[in-house]
Amino acid sequence: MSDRTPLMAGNWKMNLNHLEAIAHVQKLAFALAEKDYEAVEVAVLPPFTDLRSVQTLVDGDKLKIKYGAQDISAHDSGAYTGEISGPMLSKLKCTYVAIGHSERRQYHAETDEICNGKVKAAFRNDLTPILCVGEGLDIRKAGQQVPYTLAQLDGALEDVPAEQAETIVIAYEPVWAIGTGEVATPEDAQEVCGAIRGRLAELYSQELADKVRIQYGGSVKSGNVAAIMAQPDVDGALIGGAALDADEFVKIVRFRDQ
Ligand SMILES: O=C[C@H](O)COP(=O)(O)O
Repeated sequence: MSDRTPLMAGNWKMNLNHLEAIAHVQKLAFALAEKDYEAVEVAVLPPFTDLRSVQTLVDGDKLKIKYGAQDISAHDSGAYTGEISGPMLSKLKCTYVAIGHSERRQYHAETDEICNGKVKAAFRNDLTPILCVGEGLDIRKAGQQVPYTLAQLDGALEDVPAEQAETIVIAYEPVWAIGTGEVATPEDAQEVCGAIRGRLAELYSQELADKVRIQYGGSVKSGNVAAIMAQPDVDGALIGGAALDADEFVKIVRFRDQ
């Protein structure tokens, strides 16, 4: 068992308006107990329009739930209509920002180079990136999931120094398992998460690689989370659909009880 604290992060995607966000976080806060926060770090990634409401609630009630955004601009300010900057997110006291989620890569043509700019913007603004990587079904069928995912990792980490990289979170999300109910087996998750840790050791050092938390994402639910978390290189989960149900999310946080 590593001494990395598991990170359970709920990616709400484009769901829950700011009023629903308040109700949802209140429900989580009511259900979660001190011992949950001691065992697991709990985070939510709401849409941008919810962040101020979540911040007000978390600050006002001194909640231990962390929060962050689902994307970030590579630029800190300027004429970039529709974008949200790192300084804006850190002003809202965000801890995390997801970068390179497969839905951003697919629908917004985000390349590894764009992800690299966003990773640097996050670090420049004291935000912790949750860098998402993972292969599509065609790559998986060709047995190329490890080299494909490691190439994404290499691209997104280019010129990122060790003192920053040691705090990053990597989310391995096989695209074919996202929102499909098709969960990767624990062995599938371990294969790629282990390879990611190995690459971090090559790029930086074993000591750094041992510090980095690597999440699995893709149809995680209370019923399958324990087996995935039992893998030595899986340090948490990035949860989509199941994170929209507060009771189910709390059960996932309590994966050791499942
Ligand atoms: O960011 C979360 C992932 O895309 C997983 O989503 P899912 O749990 O709905 O499969």
